[in-house]
Amino acid sequence: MDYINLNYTPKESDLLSCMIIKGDDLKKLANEIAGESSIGTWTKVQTMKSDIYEKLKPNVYEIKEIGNDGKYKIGLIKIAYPLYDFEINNMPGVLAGIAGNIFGMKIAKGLRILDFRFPKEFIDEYEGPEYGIEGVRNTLKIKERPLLGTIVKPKVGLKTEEHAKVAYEAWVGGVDLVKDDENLTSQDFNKFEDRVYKTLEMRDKAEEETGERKAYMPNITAPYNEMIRRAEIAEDAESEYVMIDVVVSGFSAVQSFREENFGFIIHAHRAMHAAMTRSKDFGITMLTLAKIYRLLGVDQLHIGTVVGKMEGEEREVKAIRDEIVYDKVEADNEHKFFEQEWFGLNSVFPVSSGGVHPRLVPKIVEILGRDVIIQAGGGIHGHPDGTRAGAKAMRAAIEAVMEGKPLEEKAEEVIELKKALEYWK
Ligand SMILES: O=C(O)[C@@](O)(COP(=O)(O)O)[C@H](O)[C@H](O)COP(=O)(O)O
Ligand SMILES: [Mg+2]
Repeated sequence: MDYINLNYTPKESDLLSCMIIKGDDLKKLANEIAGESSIGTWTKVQTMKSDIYEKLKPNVYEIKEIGNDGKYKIGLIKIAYPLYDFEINNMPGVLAGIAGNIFGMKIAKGLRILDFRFPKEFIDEYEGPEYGIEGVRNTLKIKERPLLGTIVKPKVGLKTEEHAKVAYEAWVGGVDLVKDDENLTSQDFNKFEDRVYKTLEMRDKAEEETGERKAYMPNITAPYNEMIRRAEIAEDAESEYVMIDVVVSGFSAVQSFREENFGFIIHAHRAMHAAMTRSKDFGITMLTLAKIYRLLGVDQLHIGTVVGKMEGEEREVKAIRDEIVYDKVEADNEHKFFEQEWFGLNSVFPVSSGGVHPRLVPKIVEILGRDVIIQAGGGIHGHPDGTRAGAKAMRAAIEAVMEGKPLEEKAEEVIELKKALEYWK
């Protein structure tokens, strides 16, 4: 079957895919990828009818040889899929096709999905974020400044009361959002149900004492039915938020959970993403995953810090930010390979987390702007004077940026910041 059509002009309604591929024969490989990701297989089948082929065949409309690795050719290809191929509002089903078997084909010596372009008809089938940046800012009553978050540390091991106490210390020190770590679920030493009620009690206390809105993001990641049961507990405890490890929970669970319409702000942690996103030879870029999670309706998503402990360079992290924040995104043919319009779908609040401490705050805001949630775990609970001091130092760093003051100058006003700057050089 032939799917190569370099004269094809994609329709507004096509779903487009851009990949970087490696192989002996780029045209042959592109053709195999197009077939395997749609209606084809390794041999012609007698059961294929011409109308199926005509109606459902994708078009490989661009093949650009961009180099070689000394053994194989490297190419950039673009494929246009007719929407008729898909059960549009079934994300796991769609991905099983356009991002499924193709990674396992012997003929592919490299295959990385760089970007998808979702057409209006596709986007209209998805809920998208319920709150986004605006809704989260309204909920927390924070108009302009970056939001400050923390992850209770150590990741696991604290008993419920200890967990709630650490959360309280962070809130009264100036943190807005406290979250569970990605691997804290309902271990024997810190049961989910007790933790949610106790921590939200502390939230209420901190709100009273500080006069500021505070929020807790309990991690409901679990097998789906249990995830729902935990969401109901969080609802009963009057949590505004839930946190989900979206990659390990799967596209199906994330889509279904959003469609439950509990009314929570959904914080998406991306633990395991790098297993798919980091290799330059095989996988899917974080930008592509971020676009999928915007469609599925998470309100906050980890995208990287550039300056912290996790990989992700500046231009890539910025491109991801663009895709989840703006309504219209231009292509840059470096990380964003399609012009993408989101047709009014709510934004997703970018989360910058991982190895963050006060000295890194100005750079993070310089790179990502003020619409960012800056999160620090070690950078708060590792402060020499403890959690409350660590929170004060991070909050002061954010205020310094808002006041246009160098950190060192602000540190003269806030001793906790001074100590943090000395401690984390
Ligand atoms: O466990 C951690 O490492 C964190 O809690 C950060 O803690 P620290 O502040 O102590 O580093 C987050 O899970 C990472 O930020 C995830 O990475 P990413 O945001 O890149 O998905
Ligand atoms: Mg973590």
